[in-house]
Amino acid sequence: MKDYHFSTVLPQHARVSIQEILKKYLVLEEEEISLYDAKNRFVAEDYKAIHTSPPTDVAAMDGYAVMAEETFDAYDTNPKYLENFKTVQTGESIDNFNAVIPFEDVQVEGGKIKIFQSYYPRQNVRSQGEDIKEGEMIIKKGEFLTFFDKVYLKAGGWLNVKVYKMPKVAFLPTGDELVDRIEKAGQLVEFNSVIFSELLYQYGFEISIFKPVANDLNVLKETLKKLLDEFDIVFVNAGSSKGDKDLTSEAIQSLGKVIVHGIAIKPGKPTVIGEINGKLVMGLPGFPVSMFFVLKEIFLKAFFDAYLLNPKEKTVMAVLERRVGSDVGAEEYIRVQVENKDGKNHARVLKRGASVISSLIRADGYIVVPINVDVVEEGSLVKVKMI
Ligand SMILES: Nc1nc2c(c(=O)[nH]1)N[C@H]1C(S)=C(S)[C@@H](COP(=O)(O)OP(=O)(O)OC[C@H]3O[C@@H](n4cnc5c(N)ncnc54)[C@H](O)[C@@H]3O)O[C@H]1N2
Ligand code: MOO
Repeated sequence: MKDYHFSTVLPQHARVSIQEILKKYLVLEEEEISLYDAKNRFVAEDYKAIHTSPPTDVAAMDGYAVMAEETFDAYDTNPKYLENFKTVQTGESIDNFNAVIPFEDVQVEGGKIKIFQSYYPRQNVRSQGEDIKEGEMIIKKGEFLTFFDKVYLKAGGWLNVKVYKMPKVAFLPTGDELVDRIEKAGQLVEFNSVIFSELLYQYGFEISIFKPVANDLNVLKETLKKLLDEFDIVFVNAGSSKGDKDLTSEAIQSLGKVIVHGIAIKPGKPTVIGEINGKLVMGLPGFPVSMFFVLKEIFLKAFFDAYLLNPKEKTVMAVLERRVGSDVGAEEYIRVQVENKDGKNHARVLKRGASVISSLIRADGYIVVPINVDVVEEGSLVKVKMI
């Protein structure tokens, strides 16, 4: 008889199971690419600045480099003539001078400049090393390369960067009802693939999306075998719970081994973690919100920890606008909107249904309610993970 019950494992247990499988076969290769091509990547080395930027004190305006001290007694009613100056363009070295007077503030008279006010030392000057100093750490091995990390790398002398090649992953939706456009009763639109590809693309995974396969054990097994020849990790979507047509764990078990079926998280409980020919195969729940959280909180977290990657995810602290009850026995992910009022962030709790994508679309982030907590009181300060 079919077993309809789950024995769930703790979320950390699930992550460790994923890591144990990955570490046995998946090594992240490195490649050196142009900074301009390094989109959504993690660096594979520490990077320190090769040179100082700017390399010397430079003019911040077109004008005359002068000694500020020589201008101290100049006023509009008491103009002064200077002989000791250097004509400079913005970005040019000011040599041993220490201030720059813009062209428009002076009159040139017979090789001298006539000034009408005083200037303070370093006025209109960009200091040596203001942006970055030689030897300064720009980014550490394993860190996610952001927009401004790349600007710093270029300023610090780097044109190419060594990054990790991310795994080739396949997404296989399952379900007879799934179509791209509804044409008759009983059909539903397949859109989880969009959630999958957008989320994993953010971290540079090589993603392939496949057409939905029918709920047929043999078709599923054959497709899985083929995908495993080509991809590093295969994600089967839906059919992960215990309905009569939920075949994911059966297919994995018949080709390899189911390591975990059921995680103490909400949403996302009916998740499968399996191994076939040494490779990781995951069965993700069909509900879109559940799938999103399993990917984010279980798979990606396990993956980043396994390969010592730091995705630099943003969190904000916020005041919870209303009391939130939660099941003891499941780590729960509560979607919230964050609004700044009177200089304080407020977290407004959104609908919880795992099948409603609107709760994700409207969310700015989510809070994690630990497994042993049954209530988070109104007014509590909570950490919101931004999405
Ligand atoms: N008897 C039980 N039933 C269910 C349980 C349970 O513990 N016992 N768990 C529920 C929970 S929690 C979840 S989550 C879902 C997970 O379901 P499955 O992974 O088995 O997925 P399906 O039943 O095949 O599909 C659920 C739902 O999602 C739609 N879907 C599936 N794939 C896609 C896709 N690629 N794009 C868009 N929508 C998709 C599918 O049409 C279904 O409507 O199970 C509960 N049931
Ligand atoms: O685990 Mo289901 O994902 O709670 O909705």
